[in-house]
Amino acid sequence: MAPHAEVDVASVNGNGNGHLSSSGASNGSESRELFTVESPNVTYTDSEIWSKYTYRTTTVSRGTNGKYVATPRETLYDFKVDRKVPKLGVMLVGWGGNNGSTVTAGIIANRRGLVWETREGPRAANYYGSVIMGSTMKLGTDSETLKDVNIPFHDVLPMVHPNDLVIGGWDISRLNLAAAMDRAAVLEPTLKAQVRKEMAEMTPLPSIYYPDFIAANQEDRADNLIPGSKASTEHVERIRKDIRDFKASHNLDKVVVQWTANTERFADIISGVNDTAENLLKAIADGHEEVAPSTVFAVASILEGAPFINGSPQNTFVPGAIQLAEQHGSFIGGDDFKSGQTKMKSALVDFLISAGIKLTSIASYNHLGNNDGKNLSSQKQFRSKEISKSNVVDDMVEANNVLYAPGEHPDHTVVIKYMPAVGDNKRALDEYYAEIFMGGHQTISIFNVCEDSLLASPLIIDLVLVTEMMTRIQWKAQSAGSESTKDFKSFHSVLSILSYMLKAPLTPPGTPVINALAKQRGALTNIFRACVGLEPESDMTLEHKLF
Ligand SMILES: NC(=O)c1ccc[n+]([C@@H]2O[C@H](COP(=O)([O-])OP(=O)(O)OC[C@H]3O[C@@H](n4cnc5c(N)ncnc54)[C@H](O)[C@@H]3O)[C@@H](O)[C@H]2O)c1
Ligand SMILES: O=P([O-])([O-])O[C@@H]1[C@@H](O)[C@H](O)[C@@H](O)[C@H](O)[C@@H]1O
Repeated sequence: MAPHAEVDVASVNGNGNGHLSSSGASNGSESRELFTVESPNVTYTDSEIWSKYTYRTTTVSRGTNGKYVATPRETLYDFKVDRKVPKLGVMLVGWGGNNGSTVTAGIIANRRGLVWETREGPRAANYYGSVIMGSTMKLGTDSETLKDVNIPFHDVLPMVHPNDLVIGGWDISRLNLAAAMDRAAVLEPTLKAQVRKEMAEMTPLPSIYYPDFIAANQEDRADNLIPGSKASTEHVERIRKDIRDFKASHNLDKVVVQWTANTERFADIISGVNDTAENLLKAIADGHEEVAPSTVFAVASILEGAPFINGSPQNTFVPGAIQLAEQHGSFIGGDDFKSGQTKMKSALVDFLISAGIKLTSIASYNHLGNNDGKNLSSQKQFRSKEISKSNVVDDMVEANNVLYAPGEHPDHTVVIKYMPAVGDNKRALDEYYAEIFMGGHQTISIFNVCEDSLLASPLIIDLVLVTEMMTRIQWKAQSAGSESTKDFKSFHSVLSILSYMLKAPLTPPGTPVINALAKQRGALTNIFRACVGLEPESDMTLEHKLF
């Protein structure tokens, strides 16, 4: 019998979206689950959800006549989800920055259900811009009306609620979070006034600072330092202790570490230094100058078993760091939050090319006036960002061999300028130029004001919630299509499922990078659906066509 989801209609308001937890502090373990799946493939116990999932793919080979031969394949997986929602801490590297201070204030405001006055009238705390907290997914079709039943994305699995997050972290600047919030100049004064007291009690831990990796113009804020200007085992052990102390002092079950500190220059990949886990640990012990602070934080987190996410574009995850994560079964993810201009690009390019329109050039300019922009005014740091902002179209171009010959791709230029006057309110100007039918052209010009930290903060939350959820999902393969696995295991250490929130998604070595926004969201949605035995979202709606 096809599984179907029973929806607790009482908790679903008129527009088909459910509200699980009150706007006040919610403890995920107390929130009622919005639905159960009634299926012979799904079993609920008090502590786990077990599901049997048939993963259907198509293998393509070349026939003797040169034609493709497409063969449907089925792989049966067992998924096991731990239903216990943990007490979760998040430690931000760069906590005193625009993103760090803004996301902290935002969570406090949501937890307390704050409302504040603005020129346009009162505004209430929300999680807009978070795919987990602000969007929905189709659960199924109402058994009577045949209308879609949509549920909040957050409710598809027992996830942590961001109101319950315990936040801490490090910064090379000693400012407390209230002063950092003022320095960031992102939030309304009427909101800042309501969270100031709580924010003033938060002070970033001292951090490591290796001047060569970020712009020299950052030096004047580096007054909260752990001694030492290059990598060392002592730095790794200090950060590991910070993580342990934070976890113990707040009685946490888990901690996720996330880099939202300045963009670093790329590190050279050097054989014998950072190409293997063993060499990387030795290079750190030897104080090798090519080991970046972000890589030291990644190594410390991996060794401490705390997932580490890189919200910036530098190559934190040198091959040795990836191998170390695999050896320790620790989760890592990155790179570079995909917040505004690039998010728009990954959707628009997908639309144009999948519509058969031949995009021939992309000009991406933006200027911004926050400290991130100040750091990016230095060429080496800009280069890191230029790479992450440029590669986002590669998969979509390569997937269309009708429009593009092998190796052919649109011209693509990325320009970033530092203009202090506009602060955090980045101005993004894009031009998309394309060839259309019979020699015609289409020119799309976009002017997009992105309040950078208000767009990035929800992504920081999503990255934490999804990463933590992944630590509670295990799988094993039952049948051909993938070598059978005897015991349950976690997903691969490199969490490519996070790609929707990231410009330059890190994937397990040898696997493809998907940048198309719709595909990224589909992967996230359908993997979570599979964990409760539900089929992938299908837009076929045959029930509305075949009758
Ligand atoms: N929309 C966005 O804001 C967005 C989008 C994508 C990526 N990013 C990236 O996120 C990062 C943070 O952005 P932001 O606007 O908050 O920048 P920011 O400059 O305001 O904050 C960065 C913070 O990191 C601190 N820092 C620098 N080096 C450190 C170290 N070694 N240890 C601890 N702290 C350190 C700085 O003192 C600063 O407080 C940047 O790398 C940026 O490129 C931001
Ligand atoms: O909006 P988006 O392209 O996703 O990302 C942003 C860039 O446009 C901006 O130049 C940079 O300073 C921010 O850190 C962020 O990377």
